[in-house]
Amino acid sequence: MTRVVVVGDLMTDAVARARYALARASDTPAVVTMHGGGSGANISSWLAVEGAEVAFIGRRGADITGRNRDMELMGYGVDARLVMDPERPTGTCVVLVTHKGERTMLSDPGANAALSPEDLPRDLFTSGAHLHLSGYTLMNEGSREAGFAALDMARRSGMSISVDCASSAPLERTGAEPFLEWTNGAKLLFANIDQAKVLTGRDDAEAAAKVLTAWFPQVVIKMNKEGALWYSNGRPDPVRAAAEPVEKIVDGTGAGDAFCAGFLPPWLEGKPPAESLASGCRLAAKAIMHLGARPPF
Ligand SMILES: Nc1ncnc2c1ncn2[C@@H]1O[C@H](COP(=O)(O)OP(=O)(O)OP(=O)(O)O)[C@@H](O)[C@H]1O
Ligand SMILES: O=C(O)C(=O)C[C@H](O)[C@H](O)CO
Repeated sequence: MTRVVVVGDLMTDAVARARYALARASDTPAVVTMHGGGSGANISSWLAVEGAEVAFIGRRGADITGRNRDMELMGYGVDARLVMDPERPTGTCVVLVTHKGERTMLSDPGANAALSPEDLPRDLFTSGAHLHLSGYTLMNEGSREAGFAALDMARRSGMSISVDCASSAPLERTGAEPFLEWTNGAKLLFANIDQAKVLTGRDDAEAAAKVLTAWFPQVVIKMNKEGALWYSNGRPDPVRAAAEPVEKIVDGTGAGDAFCAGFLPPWLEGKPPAESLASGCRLAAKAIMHLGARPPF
């Protein structure tokens, strides 16, 4: 089994569910719950519960929430390599979920913004392992050098590399060109429709995927309730998978992270893309059906 090394963000998500539209929400009691979050840590947790061998490299505050997040990752079976930051708190994300399931996220990166090249344990970057880099690390100026170092060490060790765009707003600020240059050498890109549009200017997922294969040999576009598609350079058509039917959407937070974690293990085993896509959609549906971005314990 290929060991997956994830470099990315670790957060505590404060998920606040309002029973009414946000304009009225302050007048009524909301349901507020705390969960493990952060795209990189979420992917690692879903991978571990799927039975993959996974190490997560990230940075946390020297605080109680950071300690809880660390223990939680270990509970999932993740080899958590967290560096403690004496000056910054553990990252926190306030997730507001309206009565219609729409989300607004306010995030304080905290210690994530200071992830540095020295935080990367060299022993994890070995030939035969796979690096999954959360775009979050590249998008944040403070942690960018750590992202570059991870990519560099992985390339030099001959590891395969996948990159997730993470979020469209910071990607827009960074600009498509730098992002595409930095991630040169990655074999697989994950983007949602908004991120694919930022990178290519195309609204259509298939058209965007075709443009993106000029940079990445393989591209996966996550298309929300439309499922996902995979495209590889030189193929006439993309492979598509429908989303799994979900009876009741409880909280969409982390659906994209769960999708990546479902996709990667069969992909690393060289299974056909249709199988990897179906596995991604299966885990994403599981994530949507409960509160929080991590697998239920
Ligand atoms: N309403 C839905 N019903 C069933 N599956 C869904 C639904 N919404 C999303 N999914 C699943 O979740 C996957 C990822 O969702 P999406 O395309 O929104 O990615 P994302 O924007 O990265 O996710 P996130 O909400 O975590 O940021 C989709 O490919 C699909 O399989
Ligand atoms: O739902 C999303 O868009 C996420 O990516 C989830 C976040 O990564 C995370 O849990 C927020 O801290």
